[in-house]
Amino acid sequence: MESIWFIIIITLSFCATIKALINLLQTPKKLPPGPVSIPIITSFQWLRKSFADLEPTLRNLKTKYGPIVTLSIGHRKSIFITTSSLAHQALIQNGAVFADRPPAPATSKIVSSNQHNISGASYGPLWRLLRRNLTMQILHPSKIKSFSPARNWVLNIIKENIKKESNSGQNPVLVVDHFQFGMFCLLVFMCFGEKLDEKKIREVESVQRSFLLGFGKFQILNFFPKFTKIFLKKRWEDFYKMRSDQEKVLIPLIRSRQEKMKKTFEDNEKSLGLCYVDSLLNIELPDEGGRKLTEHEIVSLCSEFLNAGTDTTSTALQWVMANLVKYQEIQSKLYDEIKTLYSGDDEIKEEDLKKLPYLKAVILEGLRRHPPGHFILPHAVTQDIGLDGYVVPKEATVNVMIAEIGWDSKVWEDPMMFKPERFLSKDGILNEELSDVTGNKEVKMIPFGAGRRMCPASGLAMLHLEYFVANLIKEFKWTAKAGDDIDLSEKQEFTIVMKNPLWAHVSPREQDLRKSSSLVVKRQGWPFGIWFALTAIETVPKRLGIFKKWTNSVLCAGMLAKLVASPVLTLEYATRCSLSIIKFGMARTKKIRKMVTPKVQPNIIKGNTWVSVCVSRKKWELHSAAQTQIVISGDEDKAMWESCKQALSAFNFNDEEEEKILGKAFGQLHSPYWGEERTKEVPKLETVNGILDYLKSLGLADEDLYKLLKKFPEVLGCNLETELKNNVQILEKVWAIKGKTLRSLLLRNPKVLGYTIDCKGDCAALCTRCWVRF
Ligand code: HEM
Repeated sequence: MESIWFIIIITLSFCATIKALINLLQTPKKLPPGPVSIPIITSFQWLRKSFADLEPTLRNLKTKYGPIVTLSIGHRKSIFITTSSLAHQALIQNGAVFADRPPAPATSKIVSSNQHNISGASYGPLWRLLRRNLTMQILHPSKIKSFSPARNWVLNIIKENIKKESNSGQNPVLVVDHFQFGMFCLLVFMCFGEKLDEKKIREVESVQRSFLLGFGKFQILNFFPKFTKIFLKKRWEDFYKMRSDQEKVLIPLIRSRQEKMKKTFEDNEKSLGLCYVDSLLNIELPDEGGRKLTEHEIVSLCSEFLNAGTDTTSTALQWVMANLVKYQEIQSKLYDEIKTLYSGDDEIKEEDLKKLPYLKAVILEGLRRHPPGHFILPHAVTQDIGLDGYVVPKEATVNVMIAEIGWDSKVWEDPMMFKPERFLSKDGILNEELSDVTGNKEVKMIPFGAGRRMCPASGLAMLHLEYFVANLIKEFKWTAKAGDDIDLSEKQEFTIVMKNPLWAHVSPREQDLRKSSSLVVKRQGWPFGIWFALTAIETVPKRLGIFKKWTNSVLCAGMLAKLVASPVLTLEYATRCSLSIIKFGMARTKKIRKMVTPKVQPNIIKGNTWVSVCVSRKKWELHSAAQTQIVISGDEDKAMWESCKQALSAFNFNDEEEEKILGKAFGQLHSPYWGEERTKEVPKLETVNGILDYLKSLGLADEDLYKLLKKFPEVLGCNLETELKNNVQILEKVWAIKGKTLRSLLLRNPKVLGYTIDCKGDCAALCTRCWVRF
């Protein structure tokens, strides 16, 4: 057996040497420098190493050869970019050229259904379609918000499981298991739309994790697969079994969802909330005759979604918590910040996270110091291109060293220290420049990659990290096991994980909070007691939504009573405060009176004024007349407005719907689509008709237009030439979406007509309607 291997390797080495010599004579390309390699043998040696093993070698090679290095790994040249400025030149300045992926090796081809997933697809129409589907259907801010109850559900699961295992802080907890399971609960829900029971989730976790952990073991199969299929038959069988186990678990979930959708549609029931599988079932592939995705392809895409979203986040969570356990002063500082938001609610709400700059700094520092991936996924270039005086050839693989960039001592002071303060100014404000992880303007740290292939879910991942860390620190005090110094050594699995996973004592803080309140009462005596009681009397009915009509009087009475009870009261202070409170009360009452008696004008759509009373003054002003009522003055304008409504009546809208569509399209009514940018306008009939005619020319019937305008009324306010026609042209020419496929895309996602769809990703996310930022 050994002699057969010897003959094979010698023969292959001989052929490869001849080929390399011919290549050398034919192509005078100046590749980035690197160590001399012996064909086959060096490739084979590198191939057996994981990227984590390569990292120290690459650091040495960087000192010897400079910031860009070539290695011969497998059949292809692998070029490694090690500095932030070269990463910026490649991924941002030459983003389109560097956005391709290399051909998938044999095992990845099977796992990705022949590169029919987002991370594996070549830079082209299929990638765009799949990536856009994920970003629009799941990662759009409005969709992310709709999963907020699921995040709360998962938070409670993690908290309960930790409490159970720790026995109120008595026993140490193996933290990462809980994070992993929690992230699986969440991502499985987002993927299949169901809160599965623990057994089922564990099953999904098990097949997915054996995939992640086993993947390295199967790398060797990609080295001349025709030979490994003969000589490493058993390993190939294990690999196929792993894939079929995965399909056995995931396909029933996909089918069950499909059934449910069908039943909901047939029974005309309220639609189920959208999940990733629903969006995949709707996809049609224009380049492949408009066919739907196969079940195998859907498995690959779901698997990518689950793996990308669980392991990365739970790894990052573990690193952050390990540092908070190791550096107790940072944990205390973070807890002090979180306490400022404590209102007795069960959780720190997602919308409050932005009020916690130190939390954000802790998460960013975690991602800089311990990025879950030390390399971006392998890229390829679409054509030979120069970089730093060398040629990056089309047939090479390009890798960027994420960790090396985040640890660059020229950019970061004491780069190996965990110092969240580096992201904050002296007065505690987040430094915008340092905390920009997109790398668009300048690359400083890129835990999510950069440019066109940058992780599309960076926003979701940051939300998950901030939400879970904030709530877990609010709920528990985290300390090390006795005698444990928290070892921050690394180990490569799918991501770079803690070599010695974190064990921590996790004790509930509830008592702390209660203790600290009772302490104040004890120390300050009865006045504070009354103060607390009055606060409760004031807030509880408000929270429960009762006595709404009396909110104003209760509020003022409460404020006055609290003032009297205050132990730090002086006569002068009391007089001044009482006068302000009475003035405030009168102002509020006046304001309310004004609000409940709206001025009735022609064309006014009456808002729910009483609801407005109950929101804060600031909110009321924001959504005041300009946003909730249409005011058209002047006879000419009124006539024009009516004629535009007339144009819409052909599609069977009622009067109110017509008002709403025009109002939203032309800035008369508030629409999140425009943000703050749309100025009010009275449309011209020719403009409205021009757009309607154009939409009809795209093959949309009247019923289609009815649906489209309901979904995206703002289309009438877009510019026909620069937005609508331009976008349709891009869809047709660049992405080959035309005819029937274009029609179904427009019905499914009409906003495509208004988005900046050819944004090069270099707008630094300033454009409010650009989907590159999602
Ligand atoms: C802390 C969490 C995460 C980190 C650190 C992370 C990091 C990354 C990195 C470094 C890349 C490669 C970029 C490149 O090749 O240039 C990537 C790609 C990707 N990530 Fe994430 N990711 C995270 C969470 C997620 C989540 C939650 C999802 C989905 C739900 C996701 C989906 C993807 C996808 C689909 C790609 C491939 C993009 C493409 O090729 O166009 N990631 N991620």
